[in-house]
Amino acid sequence: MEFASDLDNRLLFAVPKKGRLYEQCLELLKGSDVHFRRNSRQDIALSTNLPVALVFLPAADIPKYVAEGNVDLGITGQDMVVEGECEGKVDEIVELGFGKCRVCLQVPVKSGLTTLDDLVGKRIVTSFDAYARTVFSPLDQATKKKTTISYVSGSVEAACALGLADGIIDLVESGETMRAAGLHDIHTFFTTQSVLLANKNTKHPELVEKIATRVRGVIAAQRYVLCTYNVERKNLEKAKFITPGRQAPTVSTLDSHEGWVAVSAMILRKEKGEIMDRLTEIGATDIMVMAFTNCRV
Ligand SMILES: Nc1ncnc2c1ncn2[C@@H]1O[C@H](COP(=O)(O)OP(=O)(O)OP(=O)(O)O)[C@@H](O)[C@H]1O
Ligand SMILES: O=P(O)(O)OC[C@H]1O[C@H](OP(=O)(O)OP(=O)(O)O)[C@H](O)[C@@H]1O
Repeated sequence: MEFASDLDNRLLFAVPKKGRLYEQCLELLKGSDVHFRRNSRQDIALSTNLPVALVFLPAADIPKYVAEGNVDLGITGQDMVVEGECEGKVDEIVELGFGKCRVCLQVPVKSGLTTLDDLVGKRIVTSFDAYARTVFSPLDQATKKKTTISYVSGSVEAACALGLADGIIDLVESGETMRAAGLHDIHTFFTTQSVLLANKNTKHPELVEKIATRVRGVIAAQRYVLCTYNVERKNLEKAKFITPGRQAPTVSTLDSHEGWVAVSAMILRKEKGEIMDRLTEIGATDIMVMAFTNCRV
């Protein structure tokens, strides 16, 4: 393949080729200024501005590729790291804040089953079959029962209605899919979100750090906004208390406006309404909030 020689000396960066995480991964790469051109259906794309090649892979396979050093970096869900038995074999360097959900045991509402122990010896259907075995093996041993664990690749919630399962282990975010199937969750095993993974012995540690720093900058930029306002100097201490900034607010004098200062500080995006109300209460004026797409903090 013509790419083979082009890949030499490039950092290989795996991203999900489709599914829930795909669009947000592309946004993150864009925000991090990792530019690339991908021809349709091609699973490898060379970056046009960094010595990086993006490799589009199934989300479930990414932890194994990163652990074994086939790629240097990867983005996938923490649930995939657990299911791929790669915990401790990869470095989870940045939690990305999207793809947040829970891995849960779900049963039909009308089943009368209420605890994890109630499912021991029964039939479980799941995409997390390796993880399910680690949960039920010790319980089976202790009770001398045999829980049947069967793998399906998707639409797991249909298994109980089809008579294939007494319970399922699957992801729950809003709970809509679960409720639509007449199920409820009776046990949360763990929470998950997407994460930037790195191989422990990468040949490109500096480039890994550079990309991780850019990614952290994009995530910080999503959490924070810049708040600027004017306030009377006599109220500056109160203003600083409301907007302390990440380190300290920037305060500058206002030209030909005796007794007033201009203040700018980063504030949490989710608190902006409350903060603007409190600034108004202390007499601040010209309050503005501005989003930014990347930052170094
Ligand atoms: N409802 C959800 N809410 C939040 N994150 C989710 C949700 N469903 C899946 N994820 C996250 O996205 C990852 C990939 O899930 P997805 O269903 O896209 O799998 P896929 O097999 O790659 O794609 P597809 O289902 O299209 O075959 C999961 O491992 C999980 O981390
Ligand atoms: O709690 P909710 O917000 O309803 O989300 C949970 C659903 O999302 C995922 O499936 P997805 O839609 O990706 O399809 P799949 O079943 O084919 O994996 C997951 O497997 C659940 O079915």
